[in-house]
Amino acid sequence: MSLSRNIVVLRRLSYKSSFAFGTNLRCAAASTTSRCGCNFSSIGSISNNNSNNNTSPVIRWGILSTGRIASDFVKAMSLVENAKAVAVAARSSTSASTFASLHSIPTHHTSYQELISNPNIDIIYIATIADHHYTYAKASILAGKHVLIEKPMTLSHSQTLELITLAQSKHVFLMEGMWTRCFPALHKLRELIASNDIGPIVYVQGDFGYAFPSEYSSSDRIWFPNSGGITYDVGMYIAQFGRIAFPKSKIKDVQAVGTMKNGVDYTVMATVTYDRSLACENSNGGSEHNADDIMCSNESSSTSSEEGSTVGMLQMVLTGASNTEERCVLQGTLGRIILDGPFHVPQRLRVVYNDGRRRGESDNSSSGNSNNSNNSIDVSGCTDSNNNNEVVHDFPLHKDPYQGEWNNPGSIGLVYQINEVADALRMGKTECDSFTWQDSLDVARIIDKIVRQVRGK
Ligand SMILES: NC(=O)C1=CN([C@@H]2O[C@H](COP(=O)(O)OP(=O)(O)OC[C@H]3O[C@@H](n4cnc5c(N)ncnc54)[C@H](OP(=O)(O)O)[C@@H]3O)[C@@H](O)[C@H]2O)C=CC1
Ligand SMILES: O=C1OC[C@@H](O)[C@H](O)[C@H]1O
Repeated sequence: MSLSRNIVVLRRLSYKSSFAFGTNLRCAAASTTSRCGCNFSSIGSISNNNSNNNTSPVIRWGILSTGRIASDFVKAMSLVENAKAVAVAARSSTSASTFASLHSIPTHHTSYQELISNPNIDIIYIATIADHHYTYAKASILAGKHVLIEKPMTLSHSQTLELITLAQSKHVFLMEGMWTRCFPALHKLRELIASNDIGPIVYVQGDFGYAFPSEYSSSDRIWFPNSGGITYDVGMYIAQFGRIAFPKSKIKDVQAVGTMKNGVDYTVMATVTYDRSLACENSNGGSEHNADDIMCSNESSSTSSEEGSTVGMLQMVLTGASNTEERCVLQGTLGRIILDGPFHVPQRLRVVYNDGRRRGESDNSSSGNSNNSNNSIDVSGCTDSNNNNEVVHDFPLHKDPYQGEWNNPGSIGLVYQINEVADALRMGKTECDSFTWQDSLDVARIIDKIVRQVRGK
């Protein structure tokens, strides 16, 4: 089957038909095939186990580790057409075999390296604690495997840059698991910003807090000295909005303050300043990434009033002390877009216009079907009777056969990411359009600065 034929078939078969996600197909396909701009260098071929029966090739996944998110990930994968977990590895044979039988995975390995060397795998999903992301991603890339790494990609900008450079030289796909970016609501957000719907963005403000366990446990990754703490856990979910709001800008400055608990950062307030007068040439799938690609200056700088229109600001509040609303606001000169909580599993965008120009107007440009509660397409246009300046875009999550069984609420949304990775691989891309290498580098730069400032190292 030719590659172009495969892509057409893929558009029709985004999800397993048994769940009858009729209208989802359109949304998933649209959101994954129309946002190119990625690196089209050719990559290793994907297995085509079904070349004779008119379906897309199966993407063969290797699952590296058996923790909580790995379990959610393979459950979500079970709902995706033509993606299959074919092998899993854990540090112990009991964990590997238990996970394999629980999720009907045919092969299990008792070392990560054995999985990486398995020739029957196309892509490795690295879901260990973040301390080991760099090591096993590097080994996987060197073995010629495509790689999806859970967030954070690594624990430093320099390690992230190293992996990206290596993936580029080996022509393999590499992505950080910023799954939020693959949700239909986030595609709509980017569409609204690109069309200047609310004018140039002035600032982004978001909070992400959830109560860490009250008792310290040395085996809970949240307290691990190197990779624990609130910033490495959820800081990227807000930081990633920077390149959505200010896509061609460079980070000018990062200022953070915070408190510590049990040796890790606990409550953090950070402000990122973007210089919007400097276009970042490498901003989308660029071929060159270097050490000072993002920050135009390492110096802290105050912002004078003359800079008002060329500066963008991103403000984030993170805490492990309490559950917060987890809301994000992008304020433009003509209005604002609000992502209601929990924004890392985005299902609703509210657009509030300053001048009422959309009063009562229904914006169904994404052709929603408001009668289908199982879909994830835009059922927008329901204006709030108390606020006629507001347009609501709803993207309900799919009907969920695993309701209540997820380790992390909302993990059903991993299907969007799994589908986008599959699309990228089949199209021969080395980056995912929705979260590019430059996106990861930008986020890593911000996280580096926050962690250093708050932890004082
Ligand atoms: N996308 C998302 O929504 C989420 C992403 N994450 C990310 O996924 C990653 C894993 O998180 P999560 O699944 O919650 O973590 P868990 O603690 O549940 O699992 C971590 C896994 O890491 C492996 N590991 C390797 N070395 C060690 C070690 N020295 N100590 C402990 N574990 C080790 C273990 O694999 P084994 O024993 O099986 O070999 C373990 O199963 C993190 O990077 C996190 O940020 C987490 C939650 C949600
Ligand atoms: O990625 C994540 O999202 C949800 C959080 O609760 C979790 O701790 C984090 O790792």
